Amino acid sequence: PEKIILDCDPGHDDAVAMLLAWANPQIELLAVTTVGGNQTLKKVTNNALAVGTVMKMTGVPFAAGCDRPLVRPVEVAPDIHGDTGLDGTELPAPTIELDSRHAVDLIIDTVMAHEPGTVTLVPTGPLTNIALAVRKEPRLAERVKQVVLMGGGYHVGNWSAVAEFNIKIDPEAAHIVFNEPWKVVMVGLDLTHQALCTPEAYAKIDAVGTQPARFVHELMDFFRASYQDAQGFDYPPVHDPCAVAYLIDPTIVETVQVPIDVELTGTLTVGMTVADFRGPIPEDCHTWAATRLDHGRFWDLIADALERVGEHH
Ligand SMILES: Nc1ccc([C@@H]2N[C@H](CO)[C@@H](O)[C@H]2O)cc1
Ligand SMILES: [Ca+2]
Repeated sequence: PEKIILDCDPGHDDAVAMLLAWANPQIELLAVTTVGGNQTLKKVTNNALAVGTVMKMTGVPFAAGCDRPLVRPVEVAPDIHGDTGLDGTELPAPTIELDSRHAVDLIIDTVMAHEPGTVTLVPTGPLTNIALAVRKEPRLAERVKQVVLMGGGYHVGNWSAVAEFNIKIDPEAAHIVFNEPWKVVMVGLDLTHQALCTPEAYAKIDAVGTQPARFVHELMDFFRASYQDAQGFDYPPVHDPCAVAYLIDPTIVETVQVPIDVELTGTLTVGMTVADFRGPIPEDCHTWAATRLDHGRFWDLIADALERVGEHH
């Protein structure tokens, strides 16, 4: 199985990414770390612990990380995720205790404790923790197997005309992550806007018929209303689990190799992930972009994960 660290900012779609990473047998979830993003660090951390409780995520260390971007001010997304960052459902009091370490140290310790080239980083929020980890321990750049991140996009933005939230909140961190020599797979909006929670998807979730399935249904209902009001989508794109789905089965999330870099200075374009499709692909190109999603098989994975979690006791 793929050994991963999930760095997240739950967030409705982050919660589904946690479920998929925990329950799918192809994935060994080594750690969950949190970063300020969709909501403040305190809120997203409590949300992560609550989701871990619902999904009975035992034996996995959780650590909180950076509460603000490297350079720019904090900016959260209450229009989409609500005031708590996970509005729309009852959250249980967490029964999981936070690890005493900072997320950056848990990431470094976990990667350095495993064989080189065996641990994959899966960031689904702003890249602040990942950037600081590779600055504090530069050996991560050659020791990490790959970075598979939800963020960016090559023709789509959602926090500006051309920039995606996770990148735009901390573009300096993203610039660091995209420019280290490790393999980066960008699962951006071009891909994740295909991962709509349609009536077919709802039907697969509802067929599981358990309390965790109802929990996900409620999350999707809130996420859907937010996306209708804030972005005019009929159904919400469930971004973050697409990064995990790529690791489970790369035929569900297809990718192309393409040079990508992050704009830091443009008045209209700061935070844009610029993909250069002009070709030919340079020899040293270490970046890939996700292009096509198999919608049916993606939602089968989510339903399968819910089946494996079973009933919440
Ligand atoms: N409008 C909006 C803002 C932020 C997000 C979060 N950021 C990424 C998508 O931009 C996902 O990780 C999701 O959690 C989703 C929608
Ligand atoms: Ca997220």
